[in-house]
Amino acid sequence: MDVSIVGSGYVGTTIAACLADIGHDVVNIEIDEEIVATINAGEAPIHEAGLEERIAEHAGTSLRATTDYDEVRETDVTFLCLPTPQADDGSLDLAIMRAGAESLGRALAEKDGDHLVVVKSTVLPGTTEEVVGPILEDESGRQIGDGLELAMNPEFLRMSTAVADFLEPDKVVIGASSDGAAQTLRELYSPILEGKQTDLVETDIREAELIKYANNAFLASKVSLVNDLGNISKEYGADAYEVLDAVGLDDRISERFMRSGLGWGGSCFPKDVNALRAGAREQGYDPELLDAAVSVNDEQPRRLVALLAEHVPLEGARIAVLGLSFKPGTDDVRKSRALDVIEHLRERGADVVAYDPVAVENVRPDYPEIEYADSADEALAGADGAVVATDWPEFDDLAFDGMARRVLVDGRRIDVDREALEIYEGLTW
Ligand SMILES: NC(=O)C1=CN([C@@H]2O[C@H](COP(=O)(O)OP(=O)(O)OC[C@H]3O[C@@H](n4cnc5c(N)ncnc54)[C@H](O)[C@@H]3O)[C@@H](O)[C@H]2O)C=CC1
Ligand SMILES: O=C(O)[C@H]1O[C@H](OP(=O)(O)OP(=O)(O)OC[C@H]2O[C@@H](n3ccc(=O)[nH]c3=O)[C@H](O)[C@@H]2O)[C@H](O)[C@@H](O)[C@@H]1O
Repeated sequence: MDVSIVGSGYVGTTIAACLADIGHDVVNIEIDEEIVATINAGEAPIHEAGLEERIAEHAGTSLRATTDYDEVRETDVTFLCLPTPQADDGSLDLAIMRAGAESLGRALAEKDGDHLVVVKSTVLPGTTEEVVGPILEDESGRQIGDGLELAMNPEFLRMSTAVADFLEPDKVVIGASSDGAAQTLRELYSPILEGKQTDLVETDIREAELIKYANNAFLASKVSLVNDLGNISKEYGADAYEVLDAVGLDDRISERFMRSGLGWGGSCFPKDVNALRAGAREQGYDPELLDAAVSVNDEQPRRLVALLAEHVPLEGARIAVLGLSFKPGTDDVRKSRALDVIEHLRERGADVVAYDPVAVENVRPDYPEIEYADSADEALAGADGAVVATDWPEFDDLAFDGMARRVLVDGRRIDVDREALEIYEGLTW
């Protein structure tokens, strides 16, 4: 099938390379010329396991990139993989989606033959049919159901395992405006669906949109509940990991997403939970549980720093922050809990020295005043205390000999040699 993908960030690039890999002809439409050039040179604009080799294999044959929206006319289906960021008030900002839909609609005005537009971005219920659809109709001069079809196909991939998640998903969700649109997507995904443990969910567009938010809201709230229970465990002097590992053996609960600690960050959970809260309020419903999930999450970095302060007077102290990315395996620092930890440490007068194996350069511009180390050993040298903010595997081998005081407060339950420390405190154990 000939496929165009508008937006070539984490989602657009990953799915373009993977769709080329399963036999489709794919073109990425992207406004950033550097990303376009990178893909056309056979290289990956983002770091994801398995991506570079797929782009290298297909670039120039079944995968290419361009800034020219007119190329969508050579394709049967277009995926919109544009950002849907959070506005200042927490609500969903659709400005980029609107702009992309306008450009796409204008290009489609000149197309011969039918076209299917699929919203892949995370959008609140109603957005596909009430915002994207009408823009496409206005700009293309076509009507949905007459030369133009609409679908919503949310994406569940995780950063750092994006390729594997896309090619072997738990589920594919298709919300479509017609049977024909659903059939096109079933065909497109058939190599992924056939003979695998993947559930296909076919539903209406509104449900497809909400499934994505419900999924992320559930996972984020699960981690917040785990953290609430973790904080209670700590108060009782119990080890939350022993408690929750046992709880996870109940298959109604599951052992996944049970790691308590510093909480959730990243480019999606925070903005998606906030968009759903704002959307619910607009509909007249008070989402109290989601509000609580956010406040538990907001408190964890402050709790970590308070725990450290029980052992180290922070004013003027040199404190090593180990890990800056929002989770291991990525250099993404958007809404990383590590940044909140740095803020709290600085508020209390500590001198921060930070280390991360890959994410330092993404933090430095916003925090030019803190010190950065080239290794964990260098960060720990002379430190009066340290905190673990991201569970990078290399932190399991930390050595503490160079520290002025061997005090470590662990926000991520790394597998560290606790005997080598004067004081080891876990946030929830
Ligand atoms: N990053 C992730 O792990 C996941 C993201 N999502 C959702 O997918 C959507 C996209 O997210 P990401 O890929 O992370 O965003 P991103 O920010 O990494 O990439 C978006 C790309 O769109 C480009 N762009 C912006 N305006 C454009 C326009 N008018 N025309 C063409 N290209 C344009 C940008 O230059 C950028 O390269 C969001 O709704 C997000 O919530 C869903 C599942 C996973
Ligand atoms: O909508 C999205 O963009 C994506 O958001 C998350 O994926 P991602 O943000 O890449 O990362 P996760 O692995 O889910 O981790 C999110 C945060 O939760 C934290 N977390 C996760 C699991 C856990 O047990 N404990 C915990 O604190 C992580 O440290 C991280 O800060 C979802 O897992 C994906 O399914 C979804 O597609």
